[in-house]
Amino acid sequence: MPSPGSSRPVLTRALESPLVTSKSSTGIGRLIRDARMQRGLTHSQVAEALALEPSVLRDIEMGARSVDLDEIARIAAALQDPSLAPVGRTMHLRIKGPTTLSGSIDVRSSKNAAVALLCASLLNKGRTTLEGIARIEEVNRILEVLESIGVQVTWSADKSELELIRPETLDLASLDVEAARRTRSVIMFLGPLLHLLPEFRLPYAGGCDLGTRTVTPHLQALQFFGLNVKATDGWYNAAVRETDGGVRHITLTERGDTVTENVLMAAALYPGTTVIRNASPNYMVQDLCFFLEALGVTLEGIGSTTLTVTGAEEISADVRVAPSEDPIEAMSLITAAVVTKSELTVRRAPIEFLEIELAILGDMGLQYDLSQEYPAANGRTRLVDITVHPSTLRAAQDKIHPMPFPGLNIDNLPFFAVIAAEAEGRTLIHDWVYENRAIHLLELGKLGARTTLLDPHRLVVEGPTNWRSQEIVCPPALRPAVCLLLSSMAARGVTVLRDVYVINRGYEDLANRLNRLGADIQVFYD
Ligand SMILES: CC(=O)N[C@H]1[C@@H](OP(=O)(O)OP(=O)(O)OC[C@H]2O[C@@H](n3ccc(=O)[nH]c3=O)[C@H](O)[C@@H]2O)O[C@H](CO)[C@@H](O)[C@@H]1O
Ligand SMILES: C=C(OP(=O)(O)O)C(=O)O
Repeated sequence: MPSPGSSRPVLTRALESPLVTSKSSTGIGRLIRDARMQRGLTHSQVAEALALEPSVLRDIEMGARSVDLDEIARIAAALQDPSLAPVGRTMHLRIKGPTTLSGSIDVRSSKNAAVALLCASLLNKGRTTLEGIARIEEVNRILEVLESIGVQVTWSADKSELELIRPETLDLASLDVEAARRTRSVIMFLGPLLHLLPEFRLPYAGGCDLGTRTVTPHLQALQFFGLNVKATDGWYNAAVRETDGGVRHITLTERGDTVTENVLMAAALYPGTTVIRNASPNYMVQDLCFFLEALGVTLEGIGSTTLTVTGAEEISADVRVAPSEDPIEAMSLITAAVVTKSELTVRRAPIEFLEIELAILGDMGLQYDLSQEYPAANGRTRLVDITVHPSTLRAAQDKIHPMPFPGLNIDNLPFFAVIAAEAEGRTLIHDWVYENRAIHLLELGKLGARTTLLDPHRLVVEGPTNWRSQEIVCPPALRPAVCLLLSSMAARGVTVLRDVYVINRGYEDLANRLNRLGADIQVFYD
């Protein structure tokens, strides 16, 4: 796997030479100060972690003292901020267990809505402001791609807002191919670009290594908008022909999230009506619908499997939207509480997208309370605080399997392997969707879980588990990697989890946030 810092922004560029100039020292110092302040840490707290005098850290922040690459790596580790890490260094975690967590934690906004909104910002000639976007590697990669084609990208000083302004003409020839290949989301450029360019090419989509992931439904559906794609040598070569107006009826061959988003984006700049059947009503699709509404697109059926879209010839609006909280992060944090047998409140959980998960957990014996519902910043998504109590769990009676929304979310399925490992008895987990994700979960065996793979899609987990520490390299799949991190908090001893780029792809500052709840996780680079 490539190193996490391969497309590292400002600091890396400033540090191309270990002989840091006084000018770049000032820039580096400012980045360190910003990262420290964003984490709410004092000079003394960070200096203590680095075994430095606070005055030395102050000098570094003011640019009065230069730092070399090793020192930068230590500071990045102390601040647990991967964006500070020098290029070529790989981030790892050292987790000391067993841990009991306590307190409460807010769920951050979702990776999957963030990437959809970033791609959709290409539709808008005006200024798009996104509030509360998670600072994760997947977002960084899409931003690198957008910047490379000419989009003006500006974070506010505290990183709570992100502003995007598209140029009149996009420079696809300069597209950052390396960044694009590291995400699945770049496929969602097809929908907006087909209105902006008569011909273009995009590199094959990446993302988690979960076995073959089809893009055929995207290509079939976008043909209705005149898009014709030939895939050769790692590239989608797209040509767009004129199409007749009128009402378009598109039935998706799969109820996929990103395919629904692609068709929505294509329909948004089509000045007629498009009816999408078998659309995904999942959380990221709903966030995209709210964004399109803010852009002036008319939508009916949000949250259902039939979406009717009336698009516009041109979109030019100054808009400000906030994507909602991530149900998958909420499920990850519930799992953290379960595996460490802790009492924990997971605040700002989008309940509509967790109901089945909670019903299954309730059947397994999990004790939890829900607060009153309250609205997310978008005014639409319903949030609750979930307090999880230490509970004695039993295996689920029936197999646990995902379904397109409204079913158990496929990205939440891996967490049930960890929870099943805590429960008394045998649980069958059936991942019919992905070819490889269940295989990656076998890594839990290294931490002591008793897992048996019946075939690539069916995993039996037998609990309860006496978790033990281990040195493990992250599998190339986000959720299984996070499952290892969460389980290692319950393991006696020190677990080393190597190369956690894949976790940083979807979770902001996870180690630090778990530490605030009582975990003992250190970041280090080599
Ligand atoms: C950026 C983003 O938003 N990524 C999410 C999105 O990926 P994405 O939308 O790319 O998901 P895929 O298109 O890969 O679909 C997932 C898998 O489900 C299969 N499938 C899907 C629907 C269906 O009705 N029948 C069917 O067989 C597909 O063939 C594929 O193998 O949705 C996935 C499934 O929720 C999530 O894991 C990803 O986190
Ligand atoms: C599979 C996932 O993401 P992606 O579609 O970005 O690979 C995920 O979020 O678990």
